[in-house]
Amino acid sequence: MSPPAETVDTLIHPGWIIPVNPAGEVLTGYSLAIRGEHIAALLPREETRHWQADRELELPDHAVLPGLVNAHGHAAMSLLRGFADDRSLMPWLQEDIWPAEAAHVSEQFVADGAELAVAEMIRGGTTTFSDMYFFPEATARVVQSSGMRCQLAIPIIGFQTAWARDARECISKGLALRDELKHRERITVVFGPHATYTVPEPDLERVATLAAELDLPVQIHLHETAGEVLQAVEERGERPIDSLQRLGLLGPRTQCVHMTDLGEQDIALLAASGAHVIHCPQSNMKLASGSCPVDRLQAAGVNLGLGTDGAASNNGLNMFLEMHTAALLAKLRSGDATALPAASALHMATLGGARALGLDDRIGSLEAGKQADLIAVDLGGPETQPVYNPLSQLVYACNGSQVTHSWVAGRPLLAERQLTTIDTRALNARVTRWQGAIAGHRTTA
Ligand SMILES: CSC[C@H]1O[C@@H](n2cnc3c(O)ncnc32)[C@H](O)[C@@H]1O
Ligand SMILES: [Zn+2]
Repeated sequence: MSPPAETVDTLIHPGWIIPVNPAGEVLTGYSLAIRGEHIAALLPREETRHWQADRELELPDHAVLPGLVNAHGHAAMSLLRGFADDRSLMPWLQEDIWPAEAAHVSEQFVADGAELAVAEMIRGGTTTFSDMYFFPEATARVVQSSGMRCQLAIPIIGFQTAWARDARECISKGLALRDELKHRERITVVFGPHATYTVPEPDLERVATLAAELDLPVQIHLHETAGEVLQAVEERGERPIDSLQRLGLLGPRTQCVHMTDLGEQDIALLAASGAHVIHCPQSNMKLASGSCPVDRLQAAGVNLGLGTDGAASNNGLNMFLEMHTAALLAKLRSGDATALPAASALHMATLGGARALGLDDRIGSLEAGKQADLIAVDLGGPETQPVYNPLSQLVYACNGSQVTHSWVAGRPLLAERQLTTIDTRALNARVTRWQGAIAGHRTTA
């Protein structure tokens, strides 16, 4: 007797399924079923013979894997891509970026910049991103309309911006937004104090108290450069990570972004605290900030996610290139070709990132019952043939253009390489207007 027929929305029959599970399996001859928002099953293809599906996709040259998690960025800064290149962090921020933000950032800038970023991210296989930027309410609307999943880190910074007078107002506006968005399934709101050098200590203390009370994650730029660490030691007599620890801001809800300048004591403290590290190798390399010792962090048991940072310092939001860079940089830095193999780079870009954002019960791996956030990647082209090992192709040979399909919560956001929720013609016209305004302002300034 045949098993009872199941009814699902979509059945996908790919060449490979890479679930990103602890066993590190690569499944061949398997199918994946989506019902509603969830993954209904991963099962041998022959067992789907009697299943009913509204849609069936035959993808024999494709790998299906969890959607990528871009665990740190500033989406609207895509409008500043290529605005100021080839500078190191502090001159870049102080002389180029902060003045440009003071002149141009508005709710509409963020709406258009975030939509540009989301279009790029979906095309490149990202299904969840973390964002730390002004006017997060505008980014939330883009997330809502595009169907993406997002961690919104409320931007908290100690100087006046177009969005808020000071860090205190950032916190109160952020909490109001959190209240407004509390029923949104695909958006989580967390605290995003910019850095220990830009947020006054009393405001960091308030973030620590509120984060503990509300059980909210905190994402912060930390130890981005050796200069940041040196300045903290000179001015406050302690390293930034020690300030977080003293203020009660270092724990399993903390997401430390960058972490390039780390001694053994810093690594031991991180590991003991349960804090997560978000590695942003391309931004670190472009700004000559330093590099994160991912192999030592892994050895110490620290969970790692991967992020692009903003397109103004990357200059893209491409998680395939970020995985590629992370894997190569780890080898160069350590002098050990076995550092960060392809499976580890993919883990950082999926389950590691999801865990850092506190979302690993819902996303980050392909398991029945989890949200159906997944992508299909075509490995049939000349640049990814032959396929001895699909993980190798994904990390060392793909450049993101091989992504053909993407689903978030079961909804297709990319089908046959076409965006389903974003009108790129209209968007491009708005982006061109911003380019004119920003470039015009700069030449007349
Ligand atoms: C408080 S909103 C975010 C704030 O961060 C700035 N920013 C962008 N990239 C970086 C980076 O690599 N390190 C530190 N700060 C960065 C961005 O321009 C906004 O002002
Ligand atoms: Zn950043």
